[in-house]
Amino acid sequence: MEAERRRAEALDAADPLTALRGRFLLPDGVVYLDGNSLGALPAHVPAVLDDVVRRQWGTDLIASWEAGGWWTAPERAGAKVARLVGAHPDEVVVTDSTSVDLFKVLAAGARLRPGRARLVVEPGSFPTDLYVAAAVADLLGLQLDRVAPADLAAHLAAHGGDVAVVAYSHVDYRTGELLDLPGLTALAHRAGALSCWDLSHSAGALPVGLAEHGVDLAVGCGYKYLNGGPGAPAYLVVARRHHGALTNPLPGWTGHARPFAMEGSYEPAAAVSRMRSGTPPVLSLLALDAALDVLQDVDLAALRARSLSLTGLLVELVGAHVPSLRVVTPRDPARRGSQVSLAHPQAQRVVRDLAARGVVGDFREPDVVRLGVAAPYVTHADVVTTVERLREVAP
Ligand SMILES: Cc1ncc(COP(=O)(O)O)c(C=O)c1O
Ligand SMILES: Nc1c(O)cccc1C(=O)C[C@H](N)C(=O)O
Repeated sequence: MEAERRRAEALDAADPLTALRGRFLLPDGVVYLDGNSLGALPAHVPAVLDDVVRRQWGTDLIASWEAGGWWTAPERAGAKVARLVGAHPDEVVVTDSTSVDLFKVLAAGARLRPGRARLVVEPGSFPTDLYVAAAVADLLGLQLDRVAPADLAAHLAAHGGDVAVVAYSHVDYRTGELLDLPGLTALAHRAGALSCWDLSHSAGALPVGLAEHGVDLAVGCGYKYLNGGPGAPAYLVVARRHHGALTNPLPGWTGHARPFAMEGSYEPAAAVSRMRSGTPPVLSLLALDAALDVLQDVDLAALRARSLSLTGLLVELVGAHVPSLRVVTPRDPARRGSQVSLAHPQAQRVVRDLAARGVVGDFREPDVVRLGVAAPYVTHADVVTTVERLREVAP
């Protein structure tokens, strides 16, 4: 595949974003295509964490809650996430896990639509989203409707007046399909429902435009395309217009208007800070806060263009050179996130053999070879290497 490699190298040389790879630490000889599960380590984060542990914790001790900016880190990191998802800085807080955040925003969202008794979710969602939505429905006495996006218009035409929240994932974790966030949000709004999006597989990979599209609620992982590290806290987003009436279903002292007054009754903090509950995992939170700096000066439209160029090349070369693999991810760039999913009857073995040759992807049930393409650190040359290895392991 010499001609393909020359073409890939030319594409990398012409793209200024190829230099972003230098902001990450990756082992030599490894093509890392699993950033949609665990993002790579930004090169500056070890030194930041070392300072947090040795100086801030070890020397400054408790004073670091104020002097080290620990107390306000959920909002500070939230404002950085806000830039990536197109929200206002006071609409995002980094807290808890994606599962817990989804619970919080779904319950809070349903309460913003009293009298409506249905919650809509996507049947193919990541399992935690389905479990959480079912639990919220159960607790609040709502009916859970599993409705594919293609059927949403018909569902809302029949039941829209009774739907409180429509909760979908922006990019499908298994297929890599990108849903029409503006269109589906508008449909929900036309029925008077709130829209809620799980951005785990889109934030940090492509522009989301939450405020532009009027999205009400969102959540997402900190450890995928945001590169916050294993177990990094997640974030939740609530549009400003809902802050006044917003109630946290897990109110805790860190979301109180005056936490250190230690009052016996609860009064929520301003804006989205009221969605905080207990003490955050400070080490993980500060790792994520630092990691977010990697993408703060990056033009998201350019990042998206690079991502589509990479995934487009991968789809094209697999189609041309590896006939045993069926491309599951939509070929239409407008419907593609930042991963390429390939079906193969021995997908699990293919993923194992790929890893043994230095190309790290992952397997998803039942038959999917999932290749995450994080545009900041994956190159076009990596794509060619991947296809060469795929030819070896899936002839
Ligand atoms: C769409 C989606 N939502 C949520 C999660 C995970 O949530 P949590 O961070 O609570 O484990 C994942 C991946 O693990 C995911 O892909
Ligand atoms: N969160 C994960 C974990 O704690 C262990 C292993 C994998 C994960 C993942 O993130 C899985 C991921 N959400 C997925 O899309 O499959």
